[in-house]
Amino acid sequence: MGKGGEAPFINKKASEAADAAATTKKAFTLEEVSKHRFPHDAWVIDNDKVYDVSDWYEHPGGAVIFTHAGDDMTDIFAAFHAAGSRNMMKKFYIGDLIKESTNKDKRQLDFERGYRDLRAKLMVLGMFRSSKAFYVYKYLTNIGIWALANYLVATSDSPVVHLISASLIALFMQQSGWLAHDHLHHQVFKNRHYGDYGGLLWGGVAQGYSIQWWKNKHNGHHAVTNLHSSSAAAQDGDPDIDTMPVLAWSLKQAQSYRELSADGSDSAITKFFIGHQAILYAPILLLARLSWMRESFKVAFGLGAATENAAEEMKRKGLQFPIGEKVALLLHYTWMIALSTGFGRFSILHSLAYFLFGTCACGFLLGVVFGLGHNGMATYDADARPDFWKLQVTTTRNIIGGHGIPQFMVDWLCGGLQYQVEHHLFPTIPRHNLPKTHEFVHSFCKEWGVTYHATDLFDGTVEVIKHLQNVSDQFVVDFVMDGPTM
Ligand code: HEM
Repeated sequence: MGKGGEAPFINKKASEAADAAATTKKAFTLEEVSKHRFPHDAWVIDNDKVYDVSDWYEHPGGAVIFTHAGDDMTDIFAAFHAAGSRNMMKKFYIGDLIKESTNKDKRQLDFERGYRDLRAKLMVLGMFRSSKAFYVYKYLTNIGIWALANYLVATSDSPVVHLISASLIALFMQQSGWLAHDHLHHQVFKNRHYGDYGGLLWGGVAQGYSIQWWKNKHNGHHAVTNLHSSSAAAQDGDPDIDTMPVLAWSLKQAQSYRELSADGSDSAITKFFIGHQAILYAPILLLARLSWMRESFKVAFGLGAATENAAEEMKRKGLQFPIGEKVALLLHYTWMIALSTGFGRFSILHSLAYFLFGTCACGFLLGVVFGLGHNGMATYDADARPDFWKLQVTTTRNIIGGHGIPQFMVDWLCGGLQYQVEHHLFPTIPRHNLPKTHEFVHSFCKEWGVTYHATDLFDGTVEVIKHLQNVSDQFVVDFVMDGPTM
């Protein structure tokens, strides 16, 4: 067993408990299963079988497993895992689900069978196989951008040329982000170790991100897209919309910090940020990469983790690549400092300006694409999430060419995430196969009456900002009405 492939070891307590339960096999209702929704008491359902994964922080995919505690994981399991992972499940098996207890009608059962059949069809059609030529082309063009940016700084003393170089660095890091994304979703290589090494190169060295930090956050986002946690203790919310107190994606979320104050009121910070979030959105995106760098550094050097669950996972099983993560970040910062200082020639102010321009522009370019993917689309309470297909399609927006921006530019800029819907349904399909996959997904949604949304970069951004304004307006009206009477 090895890193990134199979589990290094199984949690003894959970495994023993599961073994004991398996000898007295039982049948459970959905209601019974749903009571086991916490990391220390976590049951999951796969294809009508029930598994006890309580406390299994050693799961190779990490604490993301607990996003589905007390729930059906059939489709998210299929979305994330290599075929062999299923063999490991039997150790956790404790009984069967009483199918009737789910109260699903025939149409729902046919719908679920339909999208599972579609997945099998896409496999047969070879959609999950990557084109190595495509990735060689992406590697080479990205290295070309990197080389040009370095060359410009090394050979010119013109501030205008340095600005062009910093813009190229922003593009290089943004494109590296998409390459890391492809590798860490195991789109490029069947062998998951190679995917992880690709992630260390493009995510760690080129981008300055910790791949463990990224996996925790991003896989969690895929598992529970646009869901608000059901409670502070449950681990069933989307980390990507956990943006309070600076941005809120629903009125409920805007008000969620009230429980943190003794008198249930909104803090001045919350009032300021949420009250002005439509205007603050762009400046916040500019700063996003600084926050991601900080979180990555903390994870790679054992200085903290983003969530309680991630911290517990770190304590129990440590980093997947304890040396690789550190070496990758050290290489990134050594190169970034050398370049930003003009290889020793720039003044401190000039160096800072170069670094901040590249960093902020990269964060903005990544953040705009993330925002377009999901922000302003449906959000759900974790307790009331729909089935996997409807959750992914209704919370997600595709981007197409328009307003003078041609499709090929959208494709290049968004790195595959212009087909965000298809990517969320099938995260291991390589990006070059997503246009074909889109045809199948779109007609399946049409057949079953599932709303499918695609818009261009301009209209999509307007939608996101209007949504923020809408939440902001509701929030302001609400706190003015709830405020102290004079
Ligand atoms: C009994 C239940 C489960 C078992 C036995 C299991 C087992 C495994 C194994 C063996 C791997 C490593 C090989 C591979 O990548 O396919 C893995 C990885 C992974 N699992 Fe699970 N898993 C379970 C449930 C889940 C659930 C419910 C989720 C998500 C909600 C999940 C998310 C992931 C992810 C994202 C990875 C890939 C991590 C990476 O790329 O390093 N797993 N799991």
